[in-house]
Amino acid sequence: MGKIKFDFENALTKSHEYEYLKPMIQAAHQTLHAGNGAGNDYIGWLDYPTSYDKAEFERIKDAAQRINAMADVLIVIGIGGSYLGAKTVIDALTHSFYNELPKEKRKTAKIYFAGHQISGTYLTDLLEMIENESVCINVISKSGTTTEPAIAFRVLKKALEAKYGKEEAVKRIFATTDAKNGALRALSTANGYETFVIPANVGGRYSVITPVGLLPIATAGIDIDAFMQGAADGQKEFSVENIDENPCYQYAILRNVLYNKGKAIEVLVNYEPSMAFLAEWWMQLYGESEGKDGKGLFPTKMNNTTDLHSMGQMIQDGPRHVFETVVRVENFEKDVVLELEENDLDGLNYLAGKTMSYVNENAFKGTLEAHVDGNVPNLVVSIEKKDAYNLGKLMYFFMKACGISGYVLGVNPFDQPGVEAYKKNMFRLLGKK
Ligand SMILES: O=P(O)(O)OC[C@H]1O[C@](O)(CO)[C@@H](O)[C@@H]1O
Repeated sequence: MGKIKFDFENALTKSHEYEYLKPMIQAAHQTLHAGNGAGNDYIGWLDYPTSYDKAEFERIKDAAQRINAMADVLIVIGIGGSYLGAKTVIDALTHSFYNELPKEKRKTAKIYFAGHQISGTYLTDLLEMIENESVCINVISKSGTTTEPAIAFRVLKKALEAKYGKEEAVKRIFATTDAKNGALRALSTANGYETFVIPANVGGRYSVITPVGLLPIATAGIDIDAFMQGAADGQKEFSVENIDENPCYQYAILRNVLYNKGKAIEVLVNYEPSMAFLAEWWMQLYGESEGKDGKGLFPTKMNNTTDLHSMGQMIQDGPRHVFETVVRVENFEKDVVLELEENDLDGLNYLAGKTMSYVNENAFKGTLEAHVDGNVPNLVVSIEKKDAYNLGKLMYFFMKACGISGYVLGVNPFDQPGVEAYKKNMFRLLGKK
């Protein structure tokens, strides 16, 4: 199964700084669990891993099977929390070249994403890609009114209807939206689409554990029982009030200690390409939750060792307003052993017999040491291995820490009023009534 480990030995803080913030974390815990804090009508995610609708969960598995029987491609339409979590888990747990694999090896449908931007080029190319494919759509929008997915759905629905006829297209469209409200709910009722519910009390960035994440993840052949079990164990483990036994609360403390000491930027660092998208999901989670009232750590990412060759210089020697949180995977199922070569012209024989994970692990250790020497605090979050269980737990870890951290910061971690500003201007410019 596996516990999440949190190591803050290299946080470059003093123990009293950690101790001084403990009462605030305890207060945030009480507030979140009592449900009497800011944004308390959006904390449905907190016990969702155990309280979720079991019948709907079975229907998700059944729908995933039907999609895979009907289609070679599932197009997931959504933006922000309505796609980032699903893509994170699918990228992390499927083959690195999943969509390119031949069907016999892949077994489950290719997953393409749409509606996460407003590019006519992307949508034209996607339409070309699916010309000769059998297709299903999972359109996901909590509000049902978000422009990006609404445009993509209008275009792709028309393409599906042209290909299969209206009646057959209905069977191939699955909508995930609010139980009662919004244009997508109305459209689904009018057209007879099968629907799944995003609970009203769960915001987009906390929704990966709901049908929003679960249907695409299950369609990609990933074990959603294990994923939910990981989240459920996280729900229990990260509710432990003794902070010294709760890695999630320790992470929430440390990022606040560092913020209070003048750090402005938190970099989520990753050493495994299939885990790169976790940072995109994490950036929305923390960016939308904490970036308000002129406050909040600016969340960004580095995917190493790739980015050590672009941003490494900046981290090592640039302004000291940064700290890093490394997400570390301890064990890998797949690996490559480097072999001995007779002439050793590339000078790599010193690594003969070693695995690439071993080299990568030492790149991580060497980088951590260098950055800490350069005065960049480093926090490390480790999972035992990359599987559905550990991903469910890790994502719950970050969600819980975010709610707690936001309360300690003194913001409402569950709203995102600032996102409306660009929308208002765009609608005015577009002449929307
Ligand atoms: O699921 P919806 O309602 O389309 O929203 C998508 C995303 O847009 C936002 O509301 C921001 O506009 C995010 O919080 C959300 O995850």
